[in-house]
Amino acid sequence: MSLGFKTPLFYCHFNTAQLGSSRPRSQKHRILSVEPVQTSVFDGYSVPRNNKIRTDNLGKVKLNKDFVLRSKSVLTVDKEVDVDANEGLGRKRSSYDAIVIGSGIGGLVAATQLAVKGAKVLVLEKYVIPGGSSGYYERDGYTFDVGSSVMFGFSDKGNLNLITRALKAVGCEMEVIPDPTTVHFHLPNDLSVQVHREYSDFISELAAKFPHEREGILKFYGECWKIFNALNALELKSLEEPIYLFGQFFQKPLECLTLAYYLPQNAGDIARKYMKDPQLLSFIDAECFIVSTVNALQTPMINAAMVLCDRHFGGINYPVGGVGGIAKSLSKGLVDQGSEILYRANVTNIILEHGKAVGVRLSDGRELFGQTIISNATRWDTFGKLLKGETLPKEEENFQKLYVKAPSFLSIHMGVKAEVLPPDTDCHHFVLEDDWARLEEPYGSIFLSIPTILDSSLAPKGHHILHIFTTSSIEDWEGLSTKDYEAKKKVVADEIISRLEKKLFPGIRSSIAFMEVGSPKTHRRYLARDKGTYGPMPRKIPKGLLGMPFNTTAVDGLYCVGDSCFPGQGVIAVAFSGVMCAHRVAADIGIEKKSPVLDAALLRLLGWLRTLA
Ligand SMILES: NC(=O)c1ccc[n+]([C@@H]2O[C@H](COP(=O)([O-])OP(=O)(O)OC[C@H]3O[C@@H](n4cnc5c(N)ncnc54)[C@H](O)[C@@H]3O)[C@@H](O)[C@H]2O)c1
Ligand SMILES: CC(C)=CCC/C(C)=C/C=C/C(C)=C/C=C/C(C)=C/C=C/C=C(C)/C=C/C=C(C)/C=C/C=C(\C)CCC=C(C)C
Repeated sequence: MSLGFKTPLFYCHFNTAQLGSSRPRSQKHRILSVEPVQTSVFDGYSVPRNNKIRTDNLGKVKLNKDFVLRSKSVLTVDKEVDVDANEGLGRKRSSYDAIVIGSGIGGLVAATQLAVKGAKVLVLEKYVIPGGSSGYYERDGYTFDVGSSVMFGFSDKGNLNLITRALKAVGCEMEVIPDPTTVHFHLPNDLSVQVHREYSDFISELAAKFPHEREGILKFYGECWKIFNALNALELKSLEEPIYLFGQFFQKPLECLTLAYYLPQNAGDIARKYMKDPQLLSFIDAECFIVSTVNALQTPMINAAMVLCDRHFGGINYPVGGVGGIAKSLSKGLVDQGSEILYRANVTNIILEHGKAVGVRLSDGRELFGQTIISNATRWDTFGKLLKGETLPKEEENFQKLYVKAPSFLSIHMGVKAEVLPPDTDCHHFVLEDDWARLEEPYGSIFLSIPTILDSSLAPKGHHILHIFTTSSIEDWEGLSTKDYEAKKKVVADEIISRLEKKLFPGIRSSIAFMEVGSPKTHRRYLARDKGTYGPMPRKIPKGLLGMPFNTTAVDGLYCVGDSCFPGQGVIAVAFSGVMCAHRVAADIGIEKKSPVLDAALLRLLGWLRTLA
């Protein structure tokens, strides 16, 4: 069927067979565009923004799903645009301004930020709910967080509360419960350190354990505050967008120079400037390890500063009802903005045309087209699987030279009788019993969160949730029969529980009411992450954040978002990556300011900077 209409002022003709996923044949179209303030998409068809049609009364012009202009008479045409269906094919058949592959926090933040700017976005999620590693699952009356329950960036203060801001952008707000202790460390030589919410309490506790290093401790964490304050002073947008970046340099030169100075530095080197005690330096390693899965010498200083200060500035706050609520709220917000999310939508290919990403193919054969494609899958998955058969771009080769996949996790989700936990038990624990050398080894350190300490509604009455996890590589779990695989999960989980029983909670084993063990294969299966990886980690000592790629890729129209983009792993980190990505994409599709000349210069500069990493 063909819908067409003519007014004395303009002509518009669409063939409905060309809508949605169907591919247009080569033929002439006349495409209308309206001012960006109205819409960037002609109900499913993206239009070149440089060919604007003026309207007398923008507010009244509406295009409905059937491409019928309700207020035809108020339109006046500047010029008609004649577009051949063979050139820029993807763009013309694009149903969306952006298609986002994956609904992790990175993908959802990119999608919602674009949607509030007026873009029409489609998120495709392989699983049945949103969130990826920040998702949830329910069993026997328990609501488990899939991954970490430690939420940075979730306060009502400053500029770095990126989770709060992302939710607010789409009109959502979540009730949170302040966590009085970010983490309780249980370390070799019976070193026990609680990271209190109050900075001065934390410093007093640490300095009491290392009185001879009091000054060094103050200097190291003081340097972290310098960076945090600089970050907190900036408006955070895409570092790949020159108008913004140069604008920030102009408005906040000191802060930007501070950040530029620390960009290539790592936390371990700075710690060593001020501290000598090997045990204290190992403590700093543990501080970094829990957020980067590597020691301090390999942890970018900007990232370390960000987390070591945010936990005291805005504090760690837990969302009532569980971490999964964040992704649920963002997805709802996305739909409220007129964009879409599709579950059980497994993207198997990114479709390229003349080297440009124009669409995606799903495992059920459907094809969907967008003006831009944003992948929230890891860069390894994006370039290794979704673009299989294409030559790996030089930029990605470099990324893979600098970064390897961090191991995955073995996770134990447990329900226990409440009385087994001593009163005043902290919510989050990190356990490394005897040997500092085991910090980064598989199964060496144990992470433990008990979110029901903060929100008892997550478990049946009289019970607590224990989420225990430890690093583990997929290679350990492959090639086993189902029986051996299940047996191995039991043996490894038993061992971890025994260690916790010995170190923290005597009697815990006999209080277990529910238990489920996930291996790296579980992470790979449910999160669609290559080898179930937790994210990228540097192959050797990195130059801080210098080598970390941003959101644009060597493939025109394809962007990456999530933890294999600057600044790396972490919910708040991927939220920032989402904000940056949305800004860059918005500039490229014409809903934010852009300067092609400056763009080219900045991209060259950033490319050159990365070669120094
Ligand atoms: N493991 C943890 O302890 C934990 C917990 C919470 C958050 N985090 C942080 O979250 C970060 C990851 O966040 P993120 O936003 O980068 O991504 P993510 O891995 O959390 O989410 C990616 C999403 O994309 C989907 N996906 C992947 N490939 C797909 C495909 N081909 N088709 C359709 N959907 C596909 C996955 O199903 C998943 O929902 C990690 O670095 C970590 O720091 C970790
Ligand atoms: C030239 C250029 C480019 C530039 C110039 C200069 C400048 C301006 C710069 C700027 C920069 C920026 C802005 C940056 C930013 C950054 C950021 C934001 C960052 C962030 C980060 C974050 C992170 C890393 C985070 C992380 C976290 C995590 C990982 C977490 C985790 C957790 C867990 C696991 C938990 C634990 C548990 C237990 C213990 C139980």
